[in-house]
Amino acid sequence: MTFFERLAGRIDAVDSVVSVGLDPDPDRLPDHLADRELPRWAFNRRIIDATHEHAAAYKPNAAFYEDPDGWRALAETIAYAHGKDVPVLLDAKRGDIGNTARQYAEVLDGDGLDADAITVNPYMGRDSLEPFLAREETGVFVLCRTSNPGGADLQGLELQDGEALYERVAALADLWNRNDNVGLVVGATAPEELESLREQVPDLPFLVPGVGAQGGDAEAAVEHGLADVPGVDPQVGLVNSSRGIIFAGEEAGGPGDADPDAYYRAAGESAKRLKRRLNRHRDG
Ligand SMILES: O=c1ccn([C@@H]2O[C@H](COP(=O)(O)O)[C@@H](O)[C@H]2O)c(=O)[nH]1
Repeated sequence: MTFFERLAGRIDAVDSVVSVGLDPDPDRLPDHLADRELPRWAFNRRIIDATHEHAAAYKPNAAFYEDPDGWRALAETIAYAHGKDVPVLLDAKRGDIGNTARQYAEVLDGDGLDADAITVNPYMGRDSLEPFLAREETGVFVLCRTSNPGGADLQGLELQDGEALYERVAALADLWNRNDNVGLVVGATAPEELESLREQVPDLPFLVPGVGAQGGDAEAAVEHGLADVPGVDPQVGLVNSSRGIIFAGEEAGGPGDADPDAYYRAAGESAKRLKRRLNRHRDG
């Protein structure tokens, strides 16, 4: 079964296209976790308990786990998410020469990690992505038009034929999709590009980050982020929010130490609110 078939099943089961970003910034973790052996894992576990009913996927960003304890926290997190039937997309933005890329691809099932999908950087070209593309059951989301303020610096450059670089990336990603496992990363902060890319590559699901803390356009994210993948129902795609969900408890009354239950409940409520907001545009 392809990743997108599995994702469609999950979207259908929870009626949600919300990707909950698990970016457990150590500076923002509640103090009551400080004495835990793996505070990031303890935090993620509570967040997963609070949000899984609304999560189509979890998206841990590798940057928050790149140390020995972090790797263990990530492995526990992925296994726990799977225990709740939620697929995991590792946001690692990989891409390197073939020999190194093969090693990076091992991370998807080596060292106790078992991610279902990964983000990759196309800058080094097809061979740098081949070890990921070849994995028929793994979703591969290619960075196309990113959500950061500098996203257009390179990605918006016009090529000789007038095509923008991000459009060329989308065209290449479409060619690379021989295993029906390729999607694009397109930021919610670039709604016009979201719309035009959806027209250009109607079959490719998008991972759309940038709603919530980055202030992107949630409606455009869901209107254009979802794809009609042939043979797959319902439409597939993911709209991600990380800080806006996992740290929602900070707004609900402080760092979470006075009332940890209320703190994590706020994350669940935030995920549910985003799901409902997005669903208004999915259904309409
Ligand atoms: O274009 C991109 C690609 C990846 N990201 C990642 O998504 C989350 C967004 O976090 P928020 O807290 O919801 O802003 C984070 O892991 C980014 O590295 C992105 O934002 N934009």
